Amino acid sequence: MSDAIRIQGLSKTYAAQGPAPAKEALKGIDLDIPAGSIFGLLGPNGAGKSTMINILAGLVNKTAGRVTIWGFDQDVNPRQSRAAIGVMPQELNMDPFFTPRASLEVQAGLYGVPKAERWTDELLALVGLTDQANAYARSLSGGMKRRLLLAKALVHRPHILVLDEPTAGVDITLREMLWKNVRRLNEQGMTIILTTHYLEEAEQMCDEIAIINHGQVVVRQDTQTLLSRTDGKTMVLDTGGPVTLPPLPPGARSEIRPDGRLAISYPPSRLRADQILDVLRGAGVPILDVATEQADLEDVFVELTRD
Ligand SMILES: Nc1ncnc2c1ncn2[C@@H]1O[C@H](COP(=O)(O)OP(=O)(O)OP(=O)(O)O)[C@@H](O)[C@H]1O
Repeated sequence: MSDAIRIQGLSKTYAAQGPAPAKEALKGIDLDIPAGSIFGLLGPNGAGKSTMINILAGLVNKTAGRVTIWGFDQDVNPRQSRAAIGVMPQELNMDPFFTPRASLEVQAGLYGVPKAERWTDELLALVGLTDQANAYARSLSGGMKRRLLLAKALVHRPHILVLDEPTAGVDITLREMLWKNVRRLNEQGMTIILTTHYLEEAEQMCDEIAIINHGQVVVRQDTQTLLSRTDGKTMVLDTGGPVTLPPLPPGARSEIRPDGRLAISYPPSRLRADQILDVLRGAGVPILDVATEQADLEDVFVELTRD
């Protein structure tokens, strides 16, 4: 198995509703997600990420295209393809009267997991809810509810785990705990697909990233290659106070940071740091300290999704 998911020519148009016109949310997406990877699906609001995840999860019907999950064509083998994937949704939708243990048992029942194959206690321990196993869901904190959603996504031991904005509005302790769990599951062979607004998180966690915009894949690359795409570096200088700048070499741009430091951005493929420093020194600009900043995923993202 090389691809956990294959998506070919996937389109989705939501029908017009009253005064709202029809909306083409996905416009012929082709995307392969390798088995065993942690794959980031990024895009601005409204790009079509949730639509795509909901189609993978079997919650939204596609308009056209082919989706193969763990080797099973969604249209030919809907049951097997659904069994291969677990989704941790964005919204905290849960029955307030179920305890975490009951929720997991009900979910396992929905997936037809036989009693002998259930791993409810292990799951509760995995997400740190052993002590709350028999508490009503309505008494759980927001963070505990999220952890329960993760456990629910795992009841049927899926090969692929989809996390839709798992850390939105989540505190740092829970975020770290979630990532520790996700990494461990990945090390055990689970393919992870993740959408997040925290680009730093995607940069740290994901082996490969696809960025979608307006229902199309604008780039799909391994994270390191993606990061090296942006030909941008920034030199940040402490000049000890306001200075008059000489004309900089072509390609370099200057800006004063709120802390008073001088930031000069430049394309390292065309300009070397010492060329800029020479110009500054030649004009008598004092340089008390220098730091350099590499472009990060945020820069790449902004560049690729700029309209
Ligand atoms: N049920 C629906 N009916 C009509 N239009 C919809 C529906 N769901 C989503 N859309 C539209 O489809 C487009 C893609 O939405 P989608 O929720 O997939 O984007 P997204 O990338 O997940 O955004 P976000 O990060 O804000 O969740 C948007 O323009 C949205 O308004």
